[in-house]
Amino acid sequence: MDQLESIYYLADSDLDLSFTSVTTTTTDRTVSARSSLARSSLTLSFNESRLSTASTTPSTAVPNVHHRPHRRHDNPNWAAVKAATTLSSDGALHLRHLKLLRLVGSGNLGRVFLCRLRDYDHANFALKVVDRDSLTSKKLSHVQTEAQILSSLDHPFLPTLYAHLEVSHYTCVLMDYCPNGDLHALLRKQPSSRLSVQAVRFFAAEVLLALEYLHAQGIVYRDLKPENILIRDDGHIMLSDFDLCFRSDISPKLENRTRIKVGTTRHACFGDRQREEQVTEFVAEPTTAFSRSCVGTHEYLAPELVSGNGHGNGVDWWAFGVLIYELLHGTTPFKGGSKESTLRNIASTKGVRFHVAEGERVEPGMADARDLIEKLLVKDPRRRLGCARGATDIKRHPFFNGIKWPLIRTYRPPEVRGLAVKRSKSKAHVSHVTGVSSPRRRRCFWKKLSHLMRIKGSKYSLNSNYNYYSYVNYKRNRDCH
Ligand SMILES: Nc1ncnc2c1ncn2[C@@H]1O[C@H](COP(=O)(O)OP(=O)(O)OP(=O)(O)O)[C@@H](O)[C@H]1O
Repeated sequence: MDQLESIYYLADSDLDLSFTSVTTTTTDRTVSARSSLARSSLTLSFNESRLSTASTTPSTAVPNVHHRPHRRHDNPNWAAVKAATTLSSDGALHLRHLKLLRLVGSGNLGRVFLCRLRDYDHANFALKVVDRDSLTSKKLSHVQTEAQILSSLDHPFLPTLYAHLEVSHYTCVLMDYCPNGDLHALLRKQPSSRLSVQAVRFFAAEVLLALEYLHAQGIVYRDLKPENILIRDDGHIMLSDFDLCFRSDISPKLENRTRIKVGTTRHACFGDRQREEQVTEFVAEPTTAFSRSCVGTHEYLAPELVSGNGHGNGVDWWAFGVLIYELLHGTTPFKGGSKESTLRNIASTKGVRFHVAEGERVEPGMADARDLIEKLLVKDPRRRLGCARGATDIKRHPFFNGIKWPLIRTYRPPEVRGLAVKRSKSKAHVSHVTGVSSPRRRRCFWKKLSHLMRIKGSKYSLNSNYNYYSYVNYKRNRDCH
């Protein structure tokens, strides 16, 4: 039986989840098992107090549909799940309700399938299936960590968990499906594997909000890299893979800050006046988080992780700097010829360097991007941007100037080679940088308006030439009468 056949065979047999015939070395175009270029995560030890380790022995189906959180009125997937469970005899979602369509990827822990609900097949889902029997106890604890973290998330840039099923020796989680693959694959489709500053600003801003949310819950992510940033059908991101996270206590604070606003009022003699205003900011950063495990991906490891002396929230802000660097330059800043030399480069860093070729045109915004990277890739976590007050400080960096953070969900994603964006009919998309409509949208607007005006009466035309001719016509007509 060939690979695709075996998937369809699976799709038709509800409870048969024996994937033995599905190989991971497939060459099938539709399966996005991580390319050899993608970097695997590393785990050396786990001696911190991890999330609770409930037993994973249930051999019967334990269907568990999460009614809260993640319930959003505008999420059609929830409506489909609700419809399926309403008709279910026990009011729960079971594997028999799902139709597996194809394998979309496989990782360290399990395989991910594109699937739909049998009777409501307008909504796509991703089903991650983990065969617990094939995992070591360490990997099993990762599966539990991921399931627990997933069940506590409720954010547009993080996965929504629709159901968690324990069937025989399989753990299955049903979540959002991202048809646009991951940022690593997208990056490889770009010329020189680089994205424009505008595109990097958009993706980095969304990742920043996802990390801010995780940190506000005391979750340190520890595996930030383009491979773990999936792209939804609307071009917005979804951070995935929570098996290396660790959780700590947080004490959220409201802090007052004086913000100086320039040019808000104009003074007759002194020109623009500076106005001071008090702003209250919410800061929820797990500054006391502490772990000794060396986990993550080599090129993204922070120096304190490499040294093994213990680390906290700062590892995510370091990795955030590496991410912005890689998206802009197509490679990571400390990459060496081997994993060992990469680790040596990180441990001995005296600051990040940018290689600028002679005569290279520097894109607008690049200087701000480099300044932000330098502030994030600071070896001492106490001096690293973000470590004390989290995303609140990073959002204020000039690289993110102009971003209206609460509106980012409605921003139109950047035009990037290989990114197919499904436009939402109901949502008004605004430009992802300035928050205003794009020139193309503006042109459409004026064209429509102009057309409308032409219908209503020629003398009101918006086009200057047209105005002249309308006036002439109008005069001619009048003179005839
Ligand atoms: N929601 C999703 N939508 C689309 N594709 C997905 C989704 N989740 C995962 N994938 C794909 O499936 C692959 C494996 O998923 P995932 O990384 O979650 O598995 P894993 O076993 O936890 O991997 P890892 O080795 O990173 O721990 C990924 O490469 C990704 O491209």
